[in-house]
Amino acid sequence: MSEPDPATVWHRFRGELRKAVNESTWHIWLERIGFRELDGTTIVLDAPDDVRGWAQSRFARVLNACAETVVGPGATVRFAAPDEVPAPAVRREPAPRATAPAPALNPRLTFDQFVIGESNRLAHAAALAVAETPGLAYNPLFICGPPGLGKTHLLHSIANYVHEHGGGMTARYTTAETFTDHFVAALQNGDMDAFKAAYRGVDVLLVDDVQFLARRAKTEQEFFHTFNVLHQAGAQLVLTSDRLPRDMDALEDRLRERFEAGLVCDVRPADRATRLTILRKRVAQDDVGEVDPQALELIADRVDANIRALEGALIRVIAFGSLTGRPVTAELAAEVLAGLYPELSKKKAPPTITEIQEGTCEAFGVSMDALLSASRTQPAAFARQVAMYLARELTGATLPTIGRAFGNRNHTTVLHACRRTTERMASDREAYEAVHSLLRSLGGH
Ligand SMILES: Nc1ncnc2c1ncn2[C@@H]1O[C@H](COP(=O)(O)OP(=O)(O)OP(=O)(O)O)[C@@H](O)[C@H]1O
Repeated sequence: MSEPDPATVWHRFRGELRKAVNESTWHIWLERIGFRELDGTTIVLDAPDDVRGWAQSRFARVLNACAETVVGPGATVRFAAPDEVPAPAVRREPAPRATAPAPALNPRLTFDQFVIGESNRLAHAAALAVAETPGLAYNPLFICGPPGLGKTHLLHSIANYVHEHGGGMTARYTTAETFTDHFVAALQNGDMDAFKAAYRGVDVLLVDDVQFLARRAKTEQEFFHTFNVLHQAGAQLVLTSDRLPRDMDALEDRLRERFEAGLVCDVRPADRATRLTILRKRVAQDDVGEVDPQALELIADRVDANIRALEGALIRVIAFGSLTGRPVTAELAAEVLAGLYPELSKKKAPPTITEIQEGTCEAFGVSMDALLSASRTQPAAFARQVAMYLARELTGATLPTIGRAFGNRNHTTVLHACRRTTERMASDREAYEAVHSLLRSLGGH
C-alpha cells in the first residue's frame, strides 16, 4: 500500500474530530490544534499549552478513534512536547493539494438547527422546498446576502436532507473557489472527464459564493456548461452569493440570466429576537454549563452585524468564563465584548420609548395625542403598532412597561401590535421599508 499523504490525513482527521465533538468544544479547544507530522501511524500534533493538557486528559480517546478512522487500526495521536524542535522539512499546516477534495459537509448544519426569523423566512422555506422536491420547486434557487447570515448553513441543510431523505439521490456541495481549483487542476492534468463526471452526474449541485466566478473567463464558461447540462437533465441547482445576480457586474450576461431564471431570495441581518433564539439554542445544545440568560440578552443586544460574529462572541464569553473560572454573567459578557469590540462600548445607548414615539410620529405624520389615543383610524393605528414593535425590538422593556407607556394598554395589546407589524412587514414591501428606515434612524440595525 502507498504511504498516506500527510495533507490528506490531516484534512480528514480534522473533519472527523469536528464531527465527534460539539461546536463549543471544537471552537474553544480543539480548533486550535495544529498538525506537525505523520510519523508512521502516529499523527503528531501541536497545541498551545492550555489546550494540550486539557485535550490529552479529556479527549485522548476521541483523538485516537479519529486517527484510527483515518489512518487505520492501531493508529494513535501524540502531542509534540512544547520544546520539541519541529522536523525541518515538515509543514505545520499542509497546503491544499491542487485537486482539493470537496469541502466537507457539516452534519450539524441542518434545517432543524436553523432558526427562522423575518430576515430569513423566505430563504429557509425555499431551501426546504428544493430539498424536499429537487428540480421541481424553484430551479435554480439563488440565495444572496451579506456574509455570516446563514447561506452556507442552508446549502449544507439541503445536502444533508437529500442524503438522509432523498431515496438515493446525490447532492454535491462545493464552493466557487473549489470548483475553480478543480477545474484548473483538471485542465493541467488532462483530467477533464473525471472533473465533468464529478459535477455533471449529481441530482443536486450546491455552489457557495458564486460571486468568485466573475472575472475568471474559462471557469465561468465551464460553469455555464455544467449549469446547462444539469438544468436540462432536471437536476437541482442552488447557488449563493454576497450580492444579487444583477449586481454581479463582471459576470457574463448569459450566466447572470441563468441565475435570475429561478427564484432569487435574500437573507438579511437577523432581528434581536432571532439573535436571542440562536444564542439560547446554542447554549442548550452545546452543553456549555450555566449561562445567565441576561448574558445572552447582552450579547444579542450588542452583536448585531451577523450570526457568525454572534456565535463567535458567545464562544469567547464562555471560553473566558471557563478559563478564569468565573460564572457567565452579563457583567462578564460586557467585559469580554468591550475587549473584543471596543467600538461597541462607545455604541449609542438604545433609544427610550419616548424617543421611539417621537420618531414614529414624525415618520408617519401623526400627533403624539393620536399615537397615544385609542383611535383606530389610519395612519395613527398602524403608527402605534409600529412604535410598540420598535419599543419591543430596541429597548428591552417588558410588554407591560410598553403598554403603560402607550396610554395604559394591556400587555396583550402590545403583543398583538408586534405580531401585526411583523405580518404586515412580511406582506407589504412599503411597510417593511418604512419600519426599517425608522429602525435605522433610531439606531437599530
Ligand atoms: N438562522 C440561523 N440559525 C442558526 N444558525 C445560524 C443561522 N444563520 C446563521 N447561522 C450560523 O451562523 C454561522 C455563519 O453562517 P453561514 O456560514 O451559513 O453564513 P454565510 O451567509 O454563508 O456567510 P458567508 O457568505 O461568509 O459564507 C454558521 O455557524 C451558521 O450555522
